[in-house]
Parts: sequence; structure tokens; C-alpha cells
Amino acid sequence: MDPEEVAPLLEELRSRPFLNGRYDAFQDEPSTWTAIPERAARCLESMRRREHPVAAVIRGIPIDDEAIGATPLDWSDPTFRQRTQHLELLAVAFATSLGEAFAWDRQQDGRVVHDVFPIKEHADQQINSASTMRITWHVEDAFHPHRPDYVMLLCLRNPQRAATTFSLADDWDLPDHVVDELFTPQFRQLPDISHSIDVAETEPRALLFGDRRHPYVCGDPYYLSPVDERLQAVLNQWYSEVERTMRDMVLCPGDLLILDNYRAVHGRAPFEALYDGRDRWLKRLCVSRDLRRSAAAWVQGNRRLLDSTALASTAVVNA
Ligand SMILES: NC(=[NH2+])NCCC[C@H](N)C(=O)O
Ligand SMILES: O=C(O)CCC(=O)C(=O)O
Ligand SMILES: [Fe+2]
Repeated sequence: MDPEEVAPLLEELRSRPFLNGRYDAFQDEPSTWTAIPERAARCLESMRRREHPVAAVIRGIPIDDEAIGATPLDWSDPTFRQRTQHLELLAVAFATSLGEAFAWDRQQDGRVVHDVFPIKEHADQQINSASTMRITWHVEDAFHPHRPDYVMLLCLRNPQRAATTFSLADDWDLPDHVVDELFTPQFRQLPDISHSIDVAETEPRALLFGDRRHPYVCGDPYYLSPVDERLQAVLNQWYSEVERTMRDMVLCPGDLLILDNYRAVHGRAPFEALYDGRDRWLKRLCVSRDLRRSAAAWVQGNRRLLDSTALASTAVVNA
């Protein structure tokens, strides 16, 4: 995308009052999303309606490295959201071509747009703010029936050139008996630590579901409950197939990566964080195709804020 194509929209978004991550009114306003460049809108429409492509990157969103200021070191900095709100709003505008960006009440203070940057205390944990530790591959929010249909990552800076990794379910070549087991609801998926949920009783789920020829995937192996030996062998076969088909993408400032969270898994390579205000920094959005499915989890009637502990669903469960 030619940066000129979004410059006027970005300029307009810069003049918005500070909303502190509460974008409900903005999201309700149809005029905000009609303005995104046509080629990008067509790509997103194709992801939504044809489920193809499964992963896409839109390049050329202008990032003013000086104006966005320092990469935060933790959550105490009161200014970083103001400095980057126009980029958050732009990302929300793109998301609206796919569906609805939404927030989890217990993740990043219920904000619709998440910040992904390294935090010293998390360096070796399985969380987005890790660095020296690889983020093992996963479906985003795999434990939850109302997990996002799409994940969007907008890169503000990435001097370490840490790669985002992903693998597409359509690329996996698995023996029938392995597919059978993965299609059987017999795996317990626990929430990852970014959701601050202690224990959650989860129903056994399948890791693959839908059309056997083009399966949907739902799993975060690091946070799966232990299984017996026979199933462990099955899982290991799946894991090596995912590893074999894993791709790397180094996001550069202004790159917006969109992943279909039903048809791809993703993770991130380790990197060395410096905590000098120049570290890698992304904005992340969870996007749903249909917020009606999650009505039972809406927090106080807010359809874009989901209670992550509300796991029961009468509508859609992937089992
Ligand atoms: N295998 C994993 N590391 N899973 C957790 C992924 C990252 C998590 N969604 C977060 O926001 O921090
Ligand atoms: O940092 C990245 O490139 C992706 C990290 C990730 O998996 C996430 O934030 O959900
Ligand atoms: Fe992720």
C-alpha cells in the first residue's frame, strides 16, 4: 500500500479526542471504516468471505518513529496510548472490514487494542511480553469458545527483527488416524497466563474441527492439560507437522499482519530485549466475525467487552 493512501485518514484520526482504549462509539460509526484503501479492503473482504488468504500483510502504514515516542517498559507510562491512538484507530478501521474488534475484560485492562512489547519480568514466560523465550505456537485465546476469528498485528518498531511465526492448517499432511484423534473432543485447554484466570474447568474439546479436508484448528499446546501416552504420540505427530510447515515473517514498522485464527497457528521467535525505549513494539487486535455468538459473555451489555471466565456457551462450541 502506498503510504499516501492512508495519510489523509490517519491525519483525521490524529485529531480525535483521547478515548483511552474505549472505542465503542468509534466502532459504531460507519464512516470510520469506509475510508480505508480499496485494495486493503478487498483483501480483508476476501479473507472474510472466501476464507482466503489465511494470512496477509498490508504494508506501508506510515509510522513516525519519533512521534510515537519510547516503547513502554511496563504499564506505568501514562502517555504511550495518547501517542499512538491514531494508529490504534486506524487498525480498528481495518478490523471493521473483517468483523468487530473486541476486548477481554481481564486482559490489558479491557482495552480493544493491545500493546505487545517486552517486559523484563516476563522475559522467559509464555506471554506476549516475553523476549528471550520463544512464544510457542498457538491459536489465540484457544481456551475460549469466543476467541477471535482473526488476529491483527500492527508493527510500530522491530529493531531486533524478531520473527512472527505461523503455520497454515491446510499445509498439514497428517495420517487419517491422527486426524481422527485430533477431531475427537478429548483435550482440555487451559487459559494462558495473559488472562489472569487461575483455574478454569474446561470441557474436553477437539483440536481440529469442521471440514476434514480443510479443518479449523483450536489449540495452544503449551497450555493443554496432560494426556495419556497414546494421545501424546498423536500430539507429537501433529506438532512435528506444524513445525515442518512453520513460516517466518519479520514485521517491519508499518506492516499490518492479519491471521485467520481458525486456519492458522502463530508464535514468535526469541529475541534480545534492551529495555531502552527502542524495543520491539506491536499493536494487537482480536477480531470477531459475529459478536452475537458471545452475548452470554458480554460485560454489562457491552458487546465488545467479553468476560473471559464465561466459558459456557449454548451457541458455538468447536466440539
Ligand atoms: N503458547 C503461548 N505462549 N500461549 C500464549 C500466547 C500469548 C498470549 N495470547 C498473550 O497475549 O500473552
Ligand atoms: O509478537 C508477535 O509477533 C506475536 C506474539 C503473539 O503471539 C501475540 O501477541 O499473540
Ligand atoms: Fe498470539
